[in-house]
Amino acid sequence: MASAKNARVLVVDDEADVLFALKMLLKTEVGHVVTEKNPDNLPALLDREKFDVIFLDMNFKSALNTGNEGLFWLRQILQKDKDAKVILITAYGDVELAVRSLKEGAADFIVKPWHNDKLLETLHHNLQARQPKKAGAGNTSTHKNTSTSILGESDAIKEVLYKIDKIAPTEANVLILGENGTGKELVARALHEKSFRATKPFISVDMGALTDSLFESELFGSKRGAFTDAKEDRAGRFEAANGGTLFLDEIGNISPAMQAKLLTVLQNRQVTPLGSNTPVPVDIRLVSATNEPIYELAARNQFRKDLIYRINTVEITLPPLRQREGDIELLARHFAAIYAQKNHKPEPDFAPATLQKLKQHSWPGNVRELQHAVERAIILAEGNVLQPQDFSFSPMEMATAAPATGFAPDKAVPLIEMERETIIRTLEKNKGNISRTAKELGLTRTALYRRLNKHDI
Ligand SMILES: Nc1ncnc2c1ncn2[C@@H]1O[C@H](COP(=O)(O)OP(=O)(O)OP(=O)(O)O)[C@@H](O)[C@H]1O
Repeated sequence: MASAKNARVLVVDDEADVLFALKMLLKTEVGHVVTEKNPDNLPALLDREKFDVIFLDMNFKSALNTGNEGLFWLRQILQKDKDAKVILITAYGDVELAVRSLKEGAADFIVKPWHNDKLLETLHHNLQARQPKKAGAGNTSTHKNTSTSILGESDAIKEVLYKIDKIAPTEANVLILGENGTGKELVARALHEKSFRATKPFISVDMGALTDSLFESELFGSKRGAFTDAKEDRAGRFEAANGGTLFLDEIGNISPAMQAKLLTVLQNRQVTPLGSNTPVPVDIRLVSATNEPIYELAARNQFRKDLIYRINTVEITLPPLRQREGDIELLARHFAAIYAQKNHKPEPDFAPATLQKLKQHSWPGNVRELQHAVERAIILAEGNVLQPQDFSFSPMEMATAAPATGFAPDKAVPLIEMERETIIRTLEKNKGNISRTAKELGLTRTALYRRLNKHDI
């Protein structure tokens, strides 16, 4: 595997803001990040340097913003290095372009605006994938990598790993249940990578972010002229996933109208793009996930029971981290090793009182929250043994921890802390449910995700 520390990553985008944001983000993960604003400089750059992963914008602001320029540069890159891992950055709604690019050899794509966590997962996934292909190794090694990346010694996690091994090589539709940050996407990817569809696309859709008006065109595609902005035919996510796995995240959040449309497609195994009369057959393995209490919703007639039966041939439930006390230390040490290496620090130890504190915390953001808490502690800690005050979960603790970390408070800090604390409390109250938390805070889900990223929650 190209280890992240030694990895070389290139980002090509003509928007300075995007380049800056990606550079800041990627630098926390990989040793060498190069940014390039002008794609015309690519050939010379690629002659000089080799990159493990290349992030390439598909929508350069040329006279014709069709994405063709992105495809052109993708081909140029692959001509120079046929094994290059090119991850495309596409605008929301450009799924057809993304599919064309996958067919032309792109490794993956991310959609703007991206979630930092998801982008980094895509990066690591592609760094891992680079080596086995080159060495001509079969899928087995990829499988091993994935299952070992789901850590845990609790009975609950052992049961999950056992189920993944059993279910992955089947065609069963899988419903993954669990709170925010419990590892649902990780499990979905593991199911795909251990399946016979592993070499085909894994397409993930955040259903919670789809409005009723976008739903059909995004999932089923659209024909030219189907609506005002439909200037060309576009494939939807179902077609993009053809032959592979379609991961419908946050499925509990879709409206009754969307549920009915989804059910029809799953029954008929064909999609009819918006503005077309001709159905297109699709061959997908469906994996869905939700942090909603979907059976309660069904009992209240807010979620169709017949749709549940379609998607839940097998269920995997991920328990919240607070119920897996035995996994907390293991995960904390795992993340500590990763972030210490990334920040060029020796691997730290945990004071017994710190482990006690971590085990007592309720972890409303689950494994993702633990991951971020450990990262923050490593960056701020002074010694090589992580102390309880390196982990701050409440404003009072923040205030006492601040001087110890050498952090000089300024006027803006209390407000920021208050925002962070309010989000955490509302998340706790709503048991990690993003939609309900966003609603209570008067934010859209996307705005809440942005704040979760901003505050490392
Ligand atoms: N058992 C585990 N071992 C190692 N890492 C884990 C484990 N579970 C979760 N993680 C890590 O925690 C983070 C959150 O996981 P993931 O995105 O899969 O959660 P999720 O349940 O899909 O979250 P959401 O509901 O917010 O979409 C990721 O960085 C993932 O790699």
